[in-house]
Amino acid sequence: MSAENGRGDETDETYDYVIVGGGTAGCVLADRLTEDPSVRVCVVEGGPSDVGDERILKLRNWINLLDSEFDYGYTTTEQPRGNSHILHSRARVLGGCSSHNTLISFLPLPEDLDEWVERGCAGWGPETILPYRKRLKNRIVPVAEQDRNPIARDFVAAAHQALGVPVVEDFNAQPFPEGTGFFSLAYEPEENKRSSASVAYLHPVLDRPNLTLRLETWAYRLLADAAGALTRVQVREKDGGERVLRAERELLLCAGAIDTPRLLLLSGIGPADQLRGLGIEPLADLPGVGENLLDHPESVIIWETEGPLPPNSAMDSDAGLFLRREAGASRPDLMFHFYQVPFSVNTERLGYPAVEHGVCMTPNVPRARSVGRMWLTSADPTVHPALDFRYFTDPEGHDEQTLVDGMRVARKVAATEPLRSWLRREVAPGPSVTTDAELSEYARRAAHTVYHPAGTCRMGAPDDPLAVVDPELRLRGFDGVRVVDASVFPTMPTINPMVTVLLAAERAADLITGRESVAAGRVER
Ligand SMILES: Cc1cc2nc3c(=O)[nH]c(=O)nc-3n(C[C@H](O)[C@H](O)[C@H](O)COP(=O)(O)OP(=O)(O)OC[C@H]3O[C@@H](n4cnc5c(N)ncnc54)[C@H](O)[C@@H]3O)c2cc1C
Repeated sequence: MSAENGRGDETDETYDYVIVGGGTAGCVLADRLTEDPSVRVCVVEGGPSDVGDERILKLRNWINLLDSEFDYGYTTTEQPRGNSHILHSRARVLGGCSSHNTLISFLPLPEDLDEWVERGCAGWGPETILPYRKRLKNRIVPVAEQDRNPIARDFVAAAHQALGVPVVEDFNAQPFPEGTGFFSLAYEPEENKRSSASVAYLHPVLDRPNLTLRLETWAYRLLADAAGALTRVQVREKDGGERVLRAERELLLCAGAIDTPRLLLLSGIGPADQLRGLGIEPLADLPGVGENLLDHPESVIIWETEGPLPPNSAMDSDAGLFLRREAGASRPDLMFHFYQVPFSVNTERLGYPAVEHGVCMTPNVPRARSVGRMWLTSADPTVHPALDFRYFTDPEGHDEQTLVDGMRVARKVAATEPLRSWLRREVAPGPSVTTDAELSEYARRAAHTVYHPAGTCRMGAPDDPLAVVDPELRLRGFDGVRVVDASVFPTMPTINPMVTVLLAAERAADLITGRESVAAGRVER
């Protein structure tokens, strides 16, 4: 790695590619593009390095990273039908959210990708995208035997018994309509070490002379040249110093589903009237920037256990459940994480007691129909954008009903052996909350995010007025700028999305370099 190999005049350093955001997608691109030693790549990353930092590298420490110095800590606007107090954690560290998250790793389901093609994203079908799993450098394995806590095993057994869903040994072996089991994680079980995008892709290549990392450096504006091409990015370093970096080939925006649209808006790319209202001169009227804010909302049901639990685990939420409520459906429409700790941040705020020893289930909405938006409230680049997820506002009531059903399913599993004998009492919402209306009220007030915002620079066909990038991820109306991160998702995949981001970045690397796609074989359905 070099900090000296930029070329140019006093203010400009020039590279072939400048990657904004050394996160999940950015690390993949940084590695793939620097495989060619003649290509100079600069990564601008707002956070510090993760190298040698056990706080980041120990997977089980993830929960202590929430609301820490490694978290940008976004908030939401008031959610009249949901929880207005959710902290939307986004990682501020090399590797991005893959250095901060629980590393649960699911391939997207084929139908999730079919849906993208139906939305005008030619070239993103399962036959093209799923074969990229062969390229992934992360070590992805089912939770190791030594990490399988007895109570999590009994949750799986009880879910199987109560609901008749199969026990799945490896959720990535084949697409599944439903099932319960231990998750697959991107980790090294021997040391409980992350196999994040940073560890898997960047750590082995940090000494490449054609790779420059600019850490703790914040990109806040893209600049057009005299011909109107966006070739430069203005950045602020930790000590307050300013710098302009220039890309001779492409600028690659990988700042994530909140910060990529934020950067575009600050640069005058977005809904023109909105930008003018803030005193930002519009460069391009792209009404879709910041729209289509997607997420997986969840709720929580907590039990006190009969005393302390055995301590072993990979990251305290190692098992779960996927359920289809509609017989014969090809995809699940209800998902659970099972936590062997009581995740009580939202319930304590509502006045429910804290318990010393407990567990919880967090039913979530895999394909939520409520869609939100984000926007700037100020032209000042240090001011956080407004995020309005519009949780539980879909007119059919699908999202709310999914959580109500989820609460009931959770109780059914909890009442089934071998889980039942572990549990002393339900503490939140408690057994007196039983009607649909009561369950809905509680589930929405105690709701949380699974931390999966996506969709705010969605990919789409030329006739999609809200598409921000085309199916080759090129920013609409500009040459030489692509967006590569979770913001390009046109719809939310059913599963936890990190692997979808990794696959998208691998695909993007091929689109950028012109290398042939990995898709030689056919996808199993
Ligand atoms: C707590 C938590 C748990 C999660 N658990 C899971 C899970 O178990 N499984 C799963 O599949 N998904 C999980 N997710 C979601 C998943 O991690 C993300 O969807 C995915 O990693 C997003 O990747 P990305 O490349 O879009 O963005 P990120 O990985 O967030 O990368 C963005 C990067 O850009 C940097 N950046 C942002 N703005 C700027 C700027 N202006 N200048 C310079 N740098 C900038 C950031 O510091 C960051 O490094 C979780 C997320 C969180 C927060």
